[in-house]
Amino acid sequence: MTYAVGMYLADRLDQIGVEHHFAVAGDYNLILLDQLLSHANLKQIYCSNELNCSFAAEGYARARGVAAAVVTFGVGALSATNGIAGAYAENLPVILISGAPNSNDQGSGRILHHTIGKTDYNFQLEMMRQITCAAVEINDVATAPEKIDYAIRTALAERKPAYISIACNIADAPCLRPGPMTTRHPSLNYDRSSLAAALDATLDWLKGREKPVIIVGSKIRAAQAQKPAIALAERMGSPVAVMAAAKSLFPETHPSFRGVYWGLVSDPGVEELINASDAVLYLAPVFNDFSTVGWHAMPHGENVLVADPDHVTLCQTRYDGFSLAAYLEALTTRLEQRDAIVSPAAPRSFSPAPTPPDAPLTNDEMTRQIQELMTPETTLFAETGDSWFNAMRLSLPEHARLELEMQWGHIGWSIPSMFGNAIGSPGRRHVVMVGDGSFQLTAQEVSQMIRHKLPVIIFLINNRGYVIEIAIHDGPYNEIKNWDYAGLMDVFNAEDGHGLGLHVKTGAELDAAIRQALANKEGPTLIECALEQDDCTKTLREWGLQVSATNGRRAQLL
Ligand SMILES: C/C(NCc1cnc(C)nc1N)=C(/S)[C@H](O)COP(=O)(O)OP(=O)(O)O
Ligand SMILES: [Mg+2]
Repeated sequence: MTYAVGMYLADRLDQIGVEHHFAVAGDYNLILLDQLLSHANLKQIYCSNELNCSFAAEGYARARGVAAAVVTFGVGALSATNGIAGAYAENLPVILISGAPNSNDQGSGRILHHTIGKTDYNFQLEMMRQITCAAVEINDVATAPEKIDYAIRTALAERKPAYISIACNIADAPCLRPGPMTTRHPSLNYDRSSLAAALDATLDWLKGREKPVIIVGSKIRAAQAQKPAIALAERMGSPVAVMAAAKSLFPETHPSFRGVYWGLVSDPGVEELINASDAVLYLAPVFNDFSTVGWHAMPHGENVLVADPDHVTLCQTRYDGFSLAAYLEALTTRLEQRDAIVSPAAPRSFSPAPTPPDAPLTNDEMTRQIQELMTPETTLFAETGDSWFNAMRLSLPEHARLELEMQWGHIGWSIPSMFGNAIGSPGRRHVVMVGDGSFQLTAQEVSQMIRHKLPVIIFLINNRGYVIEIAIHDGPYNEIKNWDYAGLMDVFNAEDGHGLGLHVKTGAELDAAIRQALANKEGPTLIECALEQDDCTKTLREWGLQVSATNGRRAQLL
């Protein structure tokens, strides 16, 4: 087989550790898919649609650090844009690869299928430029290697998605071979004078401040600075809180850990701890309207230092040109060891007594039983909805992972993203909390979990509608058609599947269902938990009121 452009791409994916890529076939990408299939180290995983394909790749990137999705032109790629925009929002390097029209058609004035019916096919590239850090179109062999390398290296460096389209007649055209490529995060050639100034300013700022506290944000993972953050906390002896989207990105078993800081819906004692501090160090935060509870939990003033992935802001000065990891490591080295500041550990806010076994299932009882599933090997996905707030109530053992999509917040993300994550992290226990409304957007990917015999445990929370939206602003639009969610498993199984669907209405039924789920190693188990619509967390209600008020601000009349 001639060494072709498709093989060059395959070698690059192999070199950066993308063992599995996700795909949906289309006539523009079939030759390319053959090229990728011919690579001994690459495995091709098929999805039900391109939206789910892009989310599966996003979930794989959460497990492996980088991922790839292969789709067809127009109808495929545009469906994938939601998962790619989500990967951008969540700082995940996903390489979206689209088959494309024959290069001879470019500029031909011809109208092609899967386009919007204009003779200019650029609409796709223009759209992808808005949601990726690098977007390239390959219509010739000569520039193929440099474009592929540019897109991949930029995605790895910026921890953002990239886009590559390859004309269908170029994928198998002869091409030169690549040299080596590593996924090492190219450390910024940092600006030593800027870093030194940032360190001096920080040490000066810390002088005389008795109650420093560290708040870890969700970009700490993309910044690859989780270990330096732990080392700094230990050197400073200061208490540590995490922002909601960063839960599990700082070990909750660490003696410095105090809980989730989420404004008025923080863990008990945490908001008071932050408000009493005279030195708040935010590490890799994301401040948006949801994470600041309608801009109320928004840091400001001289007591706040914000260290972002590539710059530090302190006392009205911005220091940039170095990585967060470099800054934290250097700061830890320069600081004197401080004794651990003893502050009351946040009392575990959530430890309800078990409900009577035959009582109607409650949200608290369901969450209490899910807590018992949390082990160091557990990866829990919490979908947008009251699942966010239930997840915040859990105590996570060290190495347990909680995956959230709190910036993009696309309901339905959790099922396909979990599918990709489970493909990328075999050997872990995969658990999803997903609401009935979200599930209806991407349910098909449960059938791929069945196809690959993935023992994912799915808690399908059937509270009859969009409860988070009801908490923000109710109306008929929050009601949805009920499904027999557990019954879907028979549909998805067809003649050869081992998926298990269980309906539970009491604590005892849930307990039995979880035992069955743990025993089902041949496929996913969907446990449909029936809850009353008004049985949601108190924190969701409080948060919803604030978000509603923020959304409802009157227009500033000029
Ligand atoms: C409709 C919407 N958000 C708006 C929305 C609409 N469309 C997309 C793609 N993403 C979104 N976040 C949301 S959060 C629903 O309450 C989710 O309902 P469900 O999954 O059932 O969870 P809860 O009942 O716990 O809220
Ligand atoms: Mg619901």
